[in-house]
Amino acid sequence: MIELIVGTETGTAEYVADEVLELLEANEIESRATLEPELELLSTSNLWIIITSTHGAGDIPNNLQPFIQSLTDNQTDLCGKKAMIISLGDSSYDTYCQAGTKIKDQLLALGIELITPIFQVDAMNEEMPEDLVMEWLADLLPLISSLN
Ligand SMILES: Cc1cc2nc3c(=O)[nH]c(=O)nc-3n(C[C@H](O)[C@H](O)[C@H](O)COP(=O)(O)O)c2cc1C
Repeated sequence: MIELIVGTETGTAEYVADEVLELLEANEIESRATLEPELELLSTSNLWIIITSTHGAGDIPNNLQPFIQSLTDNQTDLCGKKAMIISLGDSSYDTYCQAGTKIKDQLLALGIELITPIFQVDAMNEEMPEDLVMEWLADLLPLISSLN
C-alpha cells in the first residue's frame, strides 16, 4: 500500500494527489490518500508520497503540521521507511517550496530514506502543476510498484 500524505490550504495539492492516485491505480499500484495522517494507519506502508504546498512564510500547511510535529516530538523511528516529496510553491516567495524542505529535514532526522530528490513545482509559472508531476512520476512507476 502506497500512502499519499497531502498538505494543502487551498486544494491544489489535493487535486494533484487525486491525479497521482488515478495514475497509480491505473498501473495497479495499491494506494490511498489522506489529509489527516495518523501514524498507526500509515505504519504498515513501505512508501509515503508526500504532496505538500507551502503557506505563510515557508510554512507547512495547517493540516499536516500536527502530524509532522508529533513525529519529531515523539522521535518516531522511521528507519526502514521510504518517502518521496512533491513540493508545490510559488517562486515569487523567497521561501520557495520551503515546506517540502522542512518536512524532508525532519523525516531524514528520524531515519526515513528519500528515494528521489524533492520534486518542486512552481505554481506561479505552471498552469497545470499536475501535468508536470505526472510526467515526473511516469519514469518512477516501476520503482514505486516494487515498493507496493
Ligand atoms: C498566503 C499564501 C502564502 C504562500 N506562501 C508561500 C511560500 O512561503 N513559499 C512558496 O513557495 N509558496 C507559497 N505560496 C504559494 C502556494 O504554495 C502555492 O500557490 C500552492 O500551489 C498552493 O497549494 P494548495 O492550494 O495545495 O495550498 C503561498 C500562497 C499563499 C496563498
